[in-house]
Amino acid sequence: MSTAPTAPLDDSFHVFDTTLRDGGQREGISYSATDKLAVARLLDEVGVGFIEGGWPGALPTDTEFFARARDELSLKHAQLVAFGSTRRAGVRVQDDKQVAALLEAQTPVVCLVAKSDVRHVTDALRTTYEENLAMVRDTVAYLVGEGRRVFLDCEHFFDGYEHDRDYGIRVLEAAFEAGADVGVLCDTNGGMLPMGVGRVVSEVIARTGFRVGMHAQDDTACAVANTLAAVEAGATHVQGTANGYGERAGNADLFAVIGGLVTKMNRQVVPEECLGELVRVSHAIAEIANIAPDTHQPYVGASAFAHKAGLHASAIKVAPELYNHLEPSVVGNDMRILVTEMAGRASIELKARELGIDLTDEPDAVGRVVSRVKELEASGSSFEAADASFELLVRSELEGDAAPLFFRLESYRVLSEQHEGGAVVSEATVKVTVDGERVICTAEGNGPVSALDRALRQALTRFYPTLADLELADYKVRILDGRYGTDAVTRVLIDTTDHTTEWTTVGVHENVIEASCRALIDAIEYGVRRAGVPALAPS
Ligand SMILES: CC(=O)SCCNC(=O)CCNC(=O)[C@H](O)C(C)(C)COP(=O)(O)OP(=O)(O)OC[C@H]1O[C@@H](n2cnc3c(N)ncnc32)[C@H](O)[C@@H]1OP(=O)(O)O
Ligand SMILES: CC(=O)C(=O)O
Repeated sequence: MSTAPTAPLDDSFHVFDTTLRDGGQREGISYSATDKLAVARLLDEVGVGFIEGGWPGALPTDTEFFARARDELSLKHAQLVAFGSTRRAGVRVQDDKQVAALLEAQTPVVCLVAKSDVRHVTDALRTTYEENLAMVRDTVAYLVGEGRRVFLDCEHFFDGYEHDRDYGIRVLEAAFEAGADVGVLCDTNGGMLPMGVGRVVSEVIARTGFRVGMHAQDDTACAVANTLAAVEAGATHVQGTANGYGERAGNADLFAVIGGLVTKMNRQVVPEECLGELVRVSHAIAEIANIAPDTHQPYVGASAFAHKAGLHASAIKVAPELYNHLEPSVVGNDMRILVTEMAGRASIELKARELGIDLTDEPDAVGRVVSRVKELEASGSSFEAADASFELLVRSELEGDAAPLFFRLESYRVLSEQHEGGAVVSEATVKVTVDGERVICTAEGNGPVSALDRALRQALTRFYPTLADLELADYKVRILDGRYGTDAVTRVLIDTTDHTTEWTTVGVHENVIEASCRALIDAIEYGVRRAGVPALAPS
């Protein structure tokens, strides 16, 4: 299992983030300047060295971002970078409005995109090889003369290299002669595989001795691997984006790149204290981008260290590193054990421990819980996301005949009625016995489940005042058609909150209301137990 090394950080290796430029090219993302400022602050917290903020002069939002950044952004680790292209063909660099906008952004660093594939020079730019080289040379020299540090993104470098390798090298030479610091080899179409990237990067460094960077698009799902292969071959500057956002299939996921570099390749490319921020920052940026976090994302996803198979759990019980490639807390993540029909004894013990219950000396109870979980899952239940129902099951097996009964539900009735004008109101009546008393309550709700929830809590709150604080937070229904015998089975998951924490319970039945009622009863019992309130025997 890898851990973080402690080598010092310096300019010899660059982590260059392009979430706000290439990441913004992802379909569906549309940042405001305020969003961009918030994302930049978050990226600084993971310790990247450079944050490419966008293309000033081309996008009004980006122009606003750079203007506001001067007053509103105070970065601890990163330098801000303005992105733009080399001067237009046939235009003097001093007269090029886009180049002027790069200077107006007032960033210490500028990243220029340049053509490095001859086919793009002739077919896309519609100019000559020499004019393209002059565009690179002039623009780099001009910006360097104005006090900027310049990196050059060589667009389509790898495709161009296969076609005419000398021309790509000439583009790099033009840039370095004019004062560029890094030549970034771009796999713009994302078609490369790691073996090819390693070979080209090694050759370019051997031929030129220049400082080389890597920018990988993810069209072959190899962007992270391509980036790491480039580093292995000698690249000392890597580009990527938060969560891999980017044009088409995306960019190299910078969090996986950082994770790989630090924990697998022993390169301390971000300050040591920042590595543990990866999960928090990844999720916060997803929130701003308005994209649901990918739970299976390597390193930072909620499932990245979640274990379902019983065999895995049995080895993890002995030593977590046997089934984890990394200690999860290094990147700010947690290991989780999932309890499902794939669980064995070790899964149950580990999950119970996660919930604060020590089953070490309870082998019989563990065996009973394993059997009950398998039996209930086989008939449609799912404990994977319903920790509270699982905890109740474990406690009831431990307590056996001494298990407390908080109330008895004698019966319930639920009605839904359409009123004149179209409003639909649901009403539930419950009959419960608690503390020797029979209580009948009726409540209304905007649906049958909320009416039932209200009626139950109304009936019980006098006896268990803590229930007044509970609220139904979410409700999910799934029909498990035909898998469990002849009838369809309904599985209901209910999230309940007491406004400090949230728990999930599950109920299964052919009838959706009964399935909901079972999940509600678990939710109430869990809430009462959680508050440490003793049971008042029904009668
Ligand atoms: C690989 C990448 O992802 S690089 C980043 C790409 N990002 C973007 O394109 C987003 C922002 N882009 C824009 O807002 C617009 O495209 C602008 C403002 C840059 C240009 O807009 P327009 O002037 O209307 O031109 P248009 O987008 O149609 O075409 C691009 C022009 O830039 C030229 N160009 C392309 N690459 C370069 C380059 N490296 N150096 C100089 N000129 C270039 C093209 O030849 C074309 O010129 P033309 O107008 O004479 O045909
Ligand atoms: C520069 C860039 O985004 C690319 O070549 O893909």
